Parts: sequence; C-alpha cells; structure tokens
Amino acid sequence: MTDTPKETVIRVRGVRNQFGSHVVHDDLDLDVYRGEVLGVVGGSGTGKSVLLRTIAGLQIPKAGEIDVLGTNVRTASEDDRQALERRWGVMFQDGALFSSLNVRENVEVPMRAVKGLDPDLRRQMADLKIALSGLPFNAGDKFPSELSGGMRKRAGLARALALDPEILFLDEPTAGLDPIGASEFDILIRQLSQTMGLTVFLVTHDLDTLHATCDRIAVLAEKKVLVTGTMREMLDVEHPWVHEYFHGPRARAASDAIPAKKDR
Ligand SMILES: Nc1ncnc2c1ncn2[C@@H]1O[C@H](COP(=O)(O)OP(=O)(O)OP(=O)(O)O)[C@@H](O)[C@H]1O
Repeated sequence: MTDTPKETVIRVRGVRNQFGSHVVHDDLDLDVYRGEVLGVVGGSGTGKSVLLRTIAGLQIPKAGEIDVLGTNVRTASEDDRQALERRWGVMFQDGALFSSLNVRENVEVPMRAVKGLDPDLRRQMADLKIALSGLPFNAGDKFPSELSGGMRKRAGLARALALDPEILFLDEPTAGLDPIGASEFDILIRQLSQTMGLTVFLVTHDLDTLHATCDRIAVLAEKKVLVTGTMREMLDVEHPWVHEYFHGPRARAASDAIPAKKDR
C-alpha cells in the first residue's frame, strides 16, 4: 500500500453476536482500508466466519453498526442493500456452487440480477472471470461434480468476481488444498488484489497465506478484534495465543519458506 490517506471501506463498531447464551463477539471494532488484503485469524470458534457473514449482511448482529462502502448494512433500504451487494463478492469454503448449473452458469448467476445485460455479453464476461480465476478454458462447461476441490474453489472465486466487485470476502480459501494448489491460490489472490484494486477480507488459518498475500492481519480473541497490524507487528504482541500462533513451529516454517515482505 502507498502512503496516501487510507479510505475506510468497512467500518465495524460495537458489534455483538450471540447465539442463545453463547456470546461470540462483544463490542467488536474493525476498520478495513481500500486496496488492502486483510487476513483475519483466531482460534477455532472465535467467530471469524460469523464476522465475515455479519459484514456481508448474512448474519444480523444483536448490536453495533457496520458500514460498507458508506452504506449502513443494517439500516439500508432494500434497494440500497442490493446495490451494495453488487459491489462485493463472497467466496465460501467449498465454493458454494449450484450443483445443477455448469461453471459458466454459476458465474452468470449474480449477473442475472443486472437488468438489460445481453446474454452473449454475460457469457463472455463469465468466461473472462473463469479465465481470470485460473481455470482451463473448457471449465465453463463442466458441472461442479466434475471438478476437483481446488477447481471448485476457483469457480467460486470466478462467481465472486462476476460483477467486478470492490471488496472480496474469502472464507478459508486455501483450506483443503494441497500445498502447491494453496500457494498458487495465494499468488492469484495477491495478483487480483493488485491488478483489480480489490479490497480483500480473508479468513484463514493458513500462515503461508498470511505471509504471501496479506498487508495486514486482524486477530480475533476474547470476543473482539484483539489486535491489528502487519506480520512484523504481530511478532511483538505479548498475548499468549498470538505469541504461540506467530512464533510456533508452523509460523517459523512459513516465515522461512516465504521471504518477509517489506514492512508486512
Ligand atoms: N448459526 C449458528 N447458530 C449457532 N451457533 C453458531 C452459528 N454460527 C456460528 N455459531 C457459533 O459461533 C461460534 C463462532 O463460529 P465461527 O464459524 O465464526 O468460528 P470460526 O472462528 O470461523 O471457527 P473455525 O476456525 O473453526 O472455522 C462457534 O462457537 C459456532 O458454533
């Protein structure tokens, strides 16, 4: 990122999420800046996916405010919400594809909400997104059941990119991929964020992904975003979980495998 003033594109204040008596988030704050790749980490069950779902409007918080691209997600009118949803894309862990549609048709689903879009143009745009996501040229005709897990993820990514979003939400994009596939995916996300100017909100457990793609990291613990900062800054955080995560053997292996980026 450059030194130009940061524009906050996601602003979360005082969010509380609760299921029955189980409080997942309490008074949680977070800012995400335009053009950055933010990695969200935390122990299992700390509410990373719930936070993603809350920001993307798929989960209603018990309290708090969420502004995305200047729109309050909770209080927006139906029209404003639909307009906002066209400005972000979400990729879920397994791609969340419609099994009865081929890949091209899956990618075309969000485009169908855009009135007046010529079917031929829609098809061409879908093929472009399929290629951008690193799938082979004939993948558009395949059904999800004919794809490997890694290809399904790429198809899910192509669908998330369908409407040229400003923000991309990724829930554990490299989970279940072999190390080579995971590292290819990391590079792809980095390239997409740079070439398309995307802001990326990325939930992950994968330390390699943090090193390879993320500008900043947000750690969820104690029902909040405990700390945010660069990879380098994470190394100085005293909190026990954060220390163990960023100094443990896996962290050392990831750090040795990928040269640290300047001031990350
Ligand atoms: N719809 C739901 N109903 C009840 N509890 C839920 C629901 N969704 C999430 N939870 C609970 O909220 C907590 C946080 O879940 P979440 O999936 O966000 O965790 P996570 O940090 O993403 O975990 P992991 O790293 O294991 O994927 C968990 O205890 C989970 O059981």
